[in-house]
Formats: sequence, C-alpha cells, structure tokens
Amino acid sequence: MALLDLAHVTKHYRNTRAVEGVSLSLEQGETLGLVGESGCGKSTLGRLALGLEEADEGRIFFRGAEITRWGYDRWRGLRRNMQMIFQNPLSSLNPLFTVEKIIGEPLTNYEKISKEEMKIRVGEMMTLVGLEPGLAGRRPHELSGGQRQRVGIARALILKPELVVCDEAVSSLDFIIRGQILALLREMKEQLGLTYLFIAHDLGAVKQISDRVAVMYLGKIVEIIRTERIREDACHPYTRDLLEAVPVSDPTLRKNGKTLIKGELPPAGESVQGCGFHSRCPYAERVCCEQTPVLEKVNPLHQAACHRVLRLS
Ligand SMILES: Nc1ncnc2c1ncn2[C@@H]1O[C@H](COP(=O)(O)OP(=O)(O)OP(=O)(O)O)[C@@H](O)[C@H]1O
Repeated sequence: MALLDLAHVTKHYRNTRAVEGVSLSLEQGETLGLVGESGCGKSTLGRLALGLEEADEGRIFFRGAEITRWGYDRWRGLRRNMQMIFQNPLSSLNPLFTVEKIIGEPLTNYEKISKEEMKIRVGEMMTLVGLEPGLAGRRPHELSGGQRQRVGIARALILKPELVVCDEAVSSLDFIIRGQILALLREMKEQLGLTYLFIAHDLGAVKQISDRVAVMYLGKIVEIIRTERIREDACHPYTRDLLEAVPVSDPTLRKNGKTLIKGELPPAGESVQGCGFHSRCPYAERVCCEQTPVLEKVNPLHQAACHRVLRLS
C-alpha cells in the first residue's frame, strides 16, 4: 500500500488553475522528485498533500485511509507524521527564537515533556543534523545559510515524521552547501526511514536525491519516470527540455527558477485547449492543439502525457 495517494486532485485559486486533476502515489521509503518551472503548481501540490490546502476536487489517501476532508482535529493527529522543509529558512524560522526553541517547538506542541527532556532531545537532533551544541543559544540571523537549513531540517524531523515535503529545500543554497544538505537529507532518510516529496524547479537537484521524478507543467503531471532511466528514456518534450537545461554550470544562465526553454508560459489562469505544452513544443501537431493528452503508461514504470510519444511507443 502506498504511503500517500493523490487521485485526480484539483485546486484552483480565483484566477489560477494551480493543480489540475493530478494523480500521484508515494511508496513508503521512496523519494519522489517533483520538478517544473516556477508557478506550475508544485508548492500547491505539496501543501495539498500535507492538508495545508483543501482540494477542490479529487481524493487524498494516507496509508489507504481517505483524509481529503478531515477536519482540524483529525489532521492535528496526523500532521506530526507529515512535515515540511522550506526554501528560505530565514523567513520560515522565527527570528526571535533561539535554535533550541525553534527545534524544540514541535515537541512542546505535540508532546508533554519536561524542559530537561526537551533539551536532551533537541541536543540529540542537533548532533544528528550536524549542528554544534554551542549553537543552541543562537538566533537565525547569527547562523550561516547551511546552518539555518540544518535547523529547518532538525525542526521538521524532531517528531520523527513519516512523510516530509521538501519545498525547494536546497534552492537558495550555493553549490557546495547544496551538496552537503542533499547528503544530509539522504542520510536522514536512511536513518529515520523517511519518505520524501522533493520539490524543485531544478532537475539537477531533483536527480541527485530522487528515486522517481514527476514532471509538472501548468498544473498537470506530464511525465513520471525512474531517475536512473531519465536520461535515456524521458520522452515528453518538456522533460527533454528540462534535461537539456540541467548541465548549465554558469549560474548567470539560470536565474529565478526559469529554465532555458524557449517560448513563454500561457498567462496564469488561462484555460489552454489541447496539450498545455503545445505552444512551446517543436513537435506539436493538430491533435496537440485540440485534445488534452492523458497520463498513460509507456511501460509499467514510466508514464507520459503526450500524443506523439504515446503514438510512437
Ligand atoms: N494562495 C494563493 N492564492 C492565489 N493564487 C495562488 C496561491 N498560491 C499559489 N497561487 C498561484 O498558483 C500557481 C501555482 O503556484 P505554486 O506556488 O504552487 O507554483 P510553484 O510551481 O511552486 O512555483 P514557485 O516555485 O514559484 O513557488 C501560481 O500561478 C501562483 O501564483
């Protein structure tokens, strides 16, 4: 049984179709990467998975139990099992709190424990994520970017959750620190038996940590593929474009989460007839402008939503 299942989940904001009929499963212990350009709906999908947003349509299951319309009290019980690691720790960590208080806060919210026990558990967690004990009394602005992200990770993991959504968790870090934090996330996953939904606009980071990759475009999943086969087998033209954009080592070529893909995204909220990618796709044919392709199996471990690919396979 999957740990998390999303079935035909849709979320629209007033003018924006953020998530459109997405179906996804996360197996216990896997890391599923979710990649796509800024604004394609990745964070909304992550928030829906954690019950931080309510779906307009579709169903969400955790360990087979439907949680789509759970009220606050039932969610509170489940939420300790589901945590989030954010992109910008400086804005997600309370600037007035010490490291110890930030990491210990979920414990005081969910468990009745003494101050001494809290200190011990926070100390253990700090050691686990590679933070010196001497940093316990510091505040977020007194830490480096990498240390702050370690604090965010420690806070997310202190309740020993099962599912962790990492939302652009390494995107604001420089290359070396990014590698260290990815290594830490991998290590924590092994030690604590975690399952990750790893969200990023950068396929390079996603590839380094994920078992499978789900590619999102304009609120829809357009391809799901095992990471080890992505270079060889990825067949959706959008995924191929993302792959082409990966090896760019010159940071000036990749800014603000934008890839080097040609053409513009249709305006947010605009309903697109046919395949959402057709206006940017070099292979688009008439059918692509008229009919929306659905996500179908290319083989048992690979799905794609593309008229051309499905006709050729
Ligand atoms: N609370 C909200 N109210 C209105 N529109 C929203 C809200 N949250 C997200 N959106 C819109 O929904 C779309 C998807 O946003 P989302 O943040 O999920 O995308 P994303 O792929 O995570 O992009 P980014 O990496 O830039 O955060 C965007 O057009 C965004 O402006």
